[in-house]
Amino acid sequence: MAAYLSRLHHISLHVSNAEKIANDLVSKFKFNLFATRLTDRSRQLALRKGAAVFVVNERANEGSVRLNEELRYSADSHRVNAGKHNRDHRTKCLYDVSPHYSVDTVSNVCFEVEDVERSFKALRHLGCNFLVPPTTVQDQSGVVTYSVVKSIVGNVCHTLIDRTKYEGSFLPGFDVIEKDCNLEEEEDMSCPVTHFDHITYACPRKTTHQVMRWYEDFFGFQRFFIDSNEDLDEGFVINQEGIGLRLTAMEYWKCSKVGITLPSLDKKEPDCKFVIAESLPEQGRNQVDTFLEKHRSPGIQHIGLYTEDIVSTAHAMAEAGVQFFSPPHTYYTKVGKQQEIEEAGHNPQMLAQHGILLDTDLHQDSVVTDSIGYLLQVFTKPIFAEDTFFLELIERRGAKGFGEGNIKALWRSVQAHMENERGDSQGEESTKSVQTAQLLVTPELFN
Ligand SMILES: O=C(O)C(=O)Cc1ccc(O)cc1
Ligand SMILES: [Fe+2]
Repeated sequence: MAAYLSRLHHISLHVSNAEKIANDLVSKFKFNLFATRLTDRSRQLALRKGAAVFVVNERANEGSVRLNEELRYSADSHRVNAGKHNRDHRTKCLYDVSPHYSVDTVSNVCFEVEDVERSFKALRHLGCNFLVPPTTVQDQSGVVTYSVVKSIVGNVCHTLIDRTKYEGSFLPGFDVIEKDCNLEEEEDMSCPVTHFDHITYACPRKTTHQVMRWYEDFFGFQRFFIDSNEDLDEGFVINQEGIGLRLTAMEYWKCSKVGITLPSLDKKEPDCKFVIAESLPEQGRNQVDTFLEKHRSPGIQHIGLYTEDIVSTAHAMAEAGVQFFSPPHTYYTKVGKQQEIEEAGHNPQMLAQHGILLDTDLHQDSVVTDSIGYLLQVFTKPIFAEDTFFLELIERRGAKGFGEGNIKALWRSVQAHMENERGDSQGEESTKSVQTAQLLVTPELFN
C-alpha cells in the first residue's frame, strides 16, 4: 500500500550561501524569516509566505567556516534540546540529509504524513530507498517523527514528517522568531502568495513514465491532463517552432485519516501539483537540457507560487528587484490577445509591464462551471548563481492545467535568455561538463 500524504509541509534548498538566498527570499520575494536553527555545523533558515514554507540550508563544506565567523542570529541557539534522543543532531541538517552537492539546489519536498513508522514500513516493503530511518526529535512543545526517502528523480528526496504531537509553531530544534503579525498582513495585501501551486521536475528523455509510476505506486499520485489535446501515453507534447517539450502532470489529495486506501471522493482536496518536463530531441537544445547540464542531475527546475493577485504581486516583487522573463511586446498587442486579456477583465498594459501571460482555458472547467477559465503566469529569472532553478507566479481563475499558449510564450522568453547566457559563458561550459562526470550526491545511508 502506498503512503498517503496529509499535505506538503515545506521545501528545502541546499545552497552555498544561505544568508544570501534567505535575504533574497525576504527582500525580493516577500517571504518572512520565522525560524532558524544554528549549530556549529549547520545553518537552517525557515521562511514563510502564506502556507508556502522554504527551509534554506547552508551546504556543510563551505558553510561551516562562515558559520563560526558570523553566528549572529541568536546568541543562545544551542539552547534547544532537540536531538536528545538521537545521534548527533548538532552536526547535520535536521529533517533532511546533507547532500554534498556541487551547485545550489532545491532538493527536498517534505510531506506531512500521519504515521511515519507505518509509512516507512509500507514503502520499504515496496522497495523504497530510505536515507534516514524514522527518527524522533523533541523539545518542550512536543515530539516530531521524520524519515527521509530518496525519490527516483535525481537528487530529490522526500522527508515524511508527523507533527501531530507537536504544539510549537514550526519544528523542534528551530528557534522561532516572534514577528509583528500586522506587518506580515500588510505585506500579504500587496503580495498575496498563499501556497505552492506546483513543482516542476526537469527529467531526462524517456523517463517520464518511470517517474510517474514511482509517485503513483509509493504516494498514490494520480495523473491529470494538462490540456484536452493530451495523449495518455505521450503526455502533453509541444514539438514545433523550436519548442520540444513533453509535459505530464500528477496530483495527490490531502489525506487526514490513517489507513485509508484512497482519499474519500467527497472530501477530495488536491494539494501541490507535480509536473514532469522532458525535452524532445527534434528542436535542438533547450531549457530542460540546460537545467540537466548545469544542475548536473535531474531535479526541481521551478516552483509555481500561487497568488491571488498576480499583477500586484509581480509589481511589488519587481519593485523589490525580482527580474521576470517577458515575451516580446507584440504578444500583448496582437488583436486576439488584446481582446482575450480585456475579456478576462485585465489591462494588456498592466500585464505587459511585468511580462505576465494570460491563457484562456477553453476546454476544462467551462463544461462544468459554465464559465471560461483562465490562468495568468510569469517566470522569474534563475535565482541561484547557476542557470538552474527559478520561481513562477501563477494566478488561476478556474483553470487547472497549464495553458498551451502560455507554455509556448514562456518557453520562448526563457529560451532567448538561455541563448544569451550561453553566448557569454562558452569557456566556463567545458570545465563544467568535465565535472558532470562525478555526480556529487553522497546520500547519508543509515546503518
Ligand atoms: O507552464 C508551466 O508553469 C509549467 O510548469 C510547464 C513548463 C515546464 C518546463 C518549462 O521549461 C516550461 C514550462
Ligand atoms: Fe510552472
